[in-house]
Amino acid sequence: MSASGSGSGSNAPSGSLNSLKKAFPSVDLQGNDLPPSPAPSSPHGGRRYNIATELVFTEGNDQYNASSVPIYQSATFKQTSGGGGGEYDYTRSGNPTRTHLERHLAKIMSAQRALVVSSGMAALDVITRLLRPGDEVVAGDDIYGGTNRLLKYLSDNGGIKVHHVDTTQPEKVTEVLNDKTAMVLLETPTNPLIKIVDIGTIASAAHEANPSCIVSVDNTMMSPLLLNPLELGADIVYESGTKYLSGHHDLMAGVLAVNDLALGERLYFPINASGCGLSPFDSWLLLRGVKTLKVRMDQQQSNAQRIAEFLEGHGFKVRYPGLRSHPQYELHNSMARGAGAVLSFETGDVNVSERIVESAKIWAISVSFGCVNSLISMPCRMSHASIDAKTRAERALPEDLIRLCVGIEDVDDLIDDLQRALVQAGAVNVTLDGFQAQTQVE
Ligand SMILES: Cc1ncc(COP(=O)(O)O)c(C=O)c1O
Ligand SMILES: N[C@@H](CCSC[C@H](N)C(=O)O)C(=O)O
Repeated sequence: MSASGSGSGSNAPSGSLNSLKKAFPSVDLQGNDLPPSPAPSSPHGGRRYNIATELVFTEGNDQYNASSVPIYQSATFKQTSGGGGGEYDYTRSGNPTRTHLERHLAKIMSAQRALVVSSGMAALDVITRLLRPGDEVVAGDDIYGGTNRLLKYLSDNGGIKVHHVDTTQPEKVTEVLNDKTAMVLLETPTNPLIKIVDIGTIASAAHEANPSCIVSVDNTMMSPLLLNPLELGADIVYESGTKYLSGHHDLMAGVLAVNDLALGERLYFPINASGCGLSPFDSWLLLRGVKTLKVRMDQQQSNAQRIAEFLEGHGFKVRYPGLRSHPQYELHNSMARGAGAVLSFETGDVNVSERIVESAKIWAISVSFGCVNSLISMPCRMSHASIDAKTRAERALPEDLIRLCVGIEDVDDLIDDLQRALVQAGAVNVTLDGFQAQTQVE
């Protein structure tokens, strides 16, 4: 990465310790020998350390050796000649802060190339630009509402046939695969029913049915810390950087990653052509956020496990892959390194669910997940409201479903607040021994 037209390094007084270190990088500022520094990163960064280290370890080469990567808040870059010649020319096409983030993410996602765009939906939009009229797409029947909306738009207006099937059963996917299947879109765990999808089995079947079929996995619910779909046979992994990667709900972002560099170029084209690349400031914010991914996720996950056990212990049917009762517990753990921090449960009564959501105090009534704050929501009325009621019913999405997105707060406070909300909403019978779910859901 270079800062064009900045007269790099020219302000360092000649003969200073800094210029000595620049001239002889193997000596420290006192002139002592240093151990050889690690080889420079490969284009995709190539992982050298454990993930907790890699998340915070970034290598920049700005002229002042800034510890925090500079925000190159510039639309244009001066060129070295009338014929161009600069590494960057225009931020829609490329920006040093964005490049730094992309290289960092490629390393963390074990990918040859990562690209960052303005939202998770923009990432999916970029992927769907690979499709042509007449193509067929296979997607799940439990997926994020926005994904469903974009696929419906393509099906209604773009000449694309979309098959929504139960992707937890690979044979249901195989039934609709054919030589027109240009793309399979998977989400695991699914949002909001937390179902698990066997990425490897489906990717093999899709590639067998059509070798040029592109298998894309939405990894938003897991993040690269917990799951690497590219290692399981996916061609593209994408996720909403708005969630775990940034972690503070202070930005919108989307990330795409591939191992096939030619495919990476095909994805870069619409980003440059349409201008949905992530802004320099949001790139910087995302780079800052991702450094704490492991500490946040560790705390969120351990809180989520306690909360899932608390609810299950009181008779609720809880959907969380950290619970042994999850029907796909084994499958999830064969693919992933953790259960994440999103869980959902039913109460049996939509009004009771509404009262619980409205009685909680620490749990903010909000869409989204992966943030340091805990959130509570009713998917059918919020994140999945764009799926019409008839389709929701056909896909057995329960109207009373409550989704909890667990943050990093003190878990006892979270449980106390939830318990109070359950009692206040009349969702539980309070007994001398504790309390029990009022409505048992099978
Ligand atoms: C699973 C999943 N994928 C993609 C998205 C889209 O991300 P964004 O909101 O950043 O566009 C979301 C949420 O919005 C989501 O829950
Ligand atoms: N009004 C928004 C809803 C965004 S939902 C965000 C997130 N993916 C979640 O699951 O909570 C929309 O219509 O997209």
